[in-house]
Amino acid sequence: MAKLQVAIDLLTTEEALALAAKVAPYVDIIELGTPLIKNMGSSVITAMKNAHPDKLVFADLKTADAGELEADIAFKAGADLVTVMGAAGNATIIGAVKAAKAHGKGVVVDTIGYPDRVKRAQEVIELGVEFVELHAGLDEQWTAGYSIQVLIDEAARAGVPVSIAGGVNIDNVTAVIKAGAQVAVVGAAIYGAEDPAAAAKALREAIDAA
Ligand SMILES: O=C([C@H](O)CO)[C@H](O)[C@H](O)COP(=O)(O)O
Repeated sequence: MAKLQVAIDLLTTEEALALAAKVAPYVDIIELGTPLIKNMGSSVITAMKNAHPDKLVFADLKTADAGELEADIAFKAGADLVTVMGAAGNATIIGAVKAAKAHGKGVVVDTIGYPDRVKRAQEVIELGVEFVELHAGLDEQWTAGYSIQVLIDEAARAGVPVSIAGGVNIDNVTAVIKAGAQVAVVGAAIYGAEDPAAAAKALREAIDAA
């Protein structure tokens, strides 16, 4: 069954916990966004895991170097999954995977900004990562001409476990799952909704029906 990951791109622990409390019944993975972790530090990871021990807590570190060290900090704080940039060297990814194995946790590679996301996904999966995020970041989404269809097409030909992030919403989530994504990552379409719980519930139902 495909998973729903809520990406919390809010800026304080208080706001993040309030949103997570509303949407937790409908999501499998709670992502603490990079700006949130940069603003609050690893304490937000601990607070979220303590509040939702039954969910996978995803620390979107976007690590580019010192993979083992940064991953270890997040795992010690309570993260179940951490991200390393696909553009980082393999040694950085291997280091993070080493830390993950020591903690019984996992690493996700984020392909944001990488020219050939599918090729990199196929390479890094061999390094022991859980799955690869086919990701168009917020800046790319705000660039004229952006379409999530690019990521959907990439997922269909990746042939390795992937998530899709980059403007997933209720109108495209079925296509995201049908393309083979194991995880649909949804940020703004949940945290920016008038009723985040209702938005998460609708996404959950669409994923389960896909
Ligand atoms: O990872 C993200 C981004 O780099 C900012 O941290 C987002 O959480 C991810 O893109 C999902 O958010 P939406 O595109 O708003 O669904």
